[in-house]
Amino acid sequence: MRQVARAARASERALYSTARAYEARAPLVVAEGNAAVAAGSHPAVAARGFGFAAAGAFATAAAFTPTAVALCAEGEEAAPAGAEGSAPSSGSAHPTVVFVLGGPGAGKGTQCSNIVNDFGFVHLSAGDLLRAHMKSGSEDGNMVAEMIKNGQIVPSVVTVRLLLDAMKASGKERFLIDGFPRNKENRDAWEVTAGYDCDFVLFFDCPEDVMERRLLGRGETSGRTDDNIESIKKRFKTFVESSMPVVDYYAGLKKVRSVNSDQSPDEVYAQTKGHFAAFV
Ligand SMILES: Nc1ncnc2c1ncn2[C@@H]1O[C@H](COP(=O)(O)OP(=O)(O)O)[C@@H](O)[C@H]1O
Ligand SMILES: Nc1ccn([C@H]2C[C@H](O)[C@@H](COP(=O)(O)OP(=O)(O)O)O2)c(=O)n1
Repeated sequence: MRQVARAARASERALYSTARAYEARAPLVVAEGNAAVAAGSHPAVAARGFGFAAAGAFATAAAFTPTAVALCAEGEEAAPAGAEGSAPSSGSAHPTVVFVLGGPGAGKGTQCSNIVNDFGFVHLSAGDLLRAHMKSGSEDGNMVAEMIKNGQIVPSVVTVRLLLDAMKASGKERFLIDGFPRNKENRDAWEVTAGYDCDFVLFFDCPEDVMERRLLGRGETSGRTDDNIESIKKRFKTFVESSMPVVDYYAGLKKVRSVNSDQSPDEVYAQTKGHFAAFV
């Protein structure tokens, strides 16, 4: 019970600090963020502005409070400094996080499956989580569906919470976070909310014509609303304009491990696994 109470207090502090951070950073994030959000091109986002994000964080924090308060009433001592944050139950300060980036169809998901099998990572695809969220009947499901079809990047407050919740639910300590961060707003929100950065970025480099061919092939069976030529063109544009700057940022920090994914899946994996030698 002591551990549960301590975890509850840590989570509560993390949620409140997230909400405070969003509140403090809202003007900055709106100014710098996703063009779709900043320009207010989606009515649901435009109507609520970034208040939508801050309100979401506060609502989650408020929802958590009764449990945390009840547990705190049991007279537990304060959790140690630095215990807050969203790390699952691990002995270390935070879990191992590898951001997996690359254009649409570069082969991120395909290679993540291999890494999961060989190196004991948990694969969390931001796109898969968003697709599940949009089908779950959630209040913002229609907004997410429309943005995905248009090749736009969903507001970070939605994506980061889905990722952190999935990490926590897994109870594991090594994560491949696939398709995230897709823009500066994603990256900023991760740092503010999770409180730590990735260990490194695994980047799959692939020419656009190859990716297009793969996506059209995938579209024959995927049932995805965005595996059609119109959405694919929009996704490529978003990738070049919003996602590549994130890769460049991490390259500046010497955190990018790059793989040429214009080869057969086996050849790509032969290169990929070299980047995980430390995790055997
Ligand atoms: N190296 C490869 N060569 C040929 N086809 C590939 C390769 N890697 C993946 N694919 C296929 O291309 C499509 C996109 O791959 P996927 O892993 O879903 O990409 P991403 O997650 O980057 O969008 C899928 O149909 C997949 O089977
Ligand atoms: N961080 C993310 C990741 C994906 N999305 C949305 C927008 C993307 O075009 C879709 C699909 O992403 P996903 O990673 O599943 O697919 P591709 O890499 O484009 O094949 O999801 C997002 O809004 N934010």
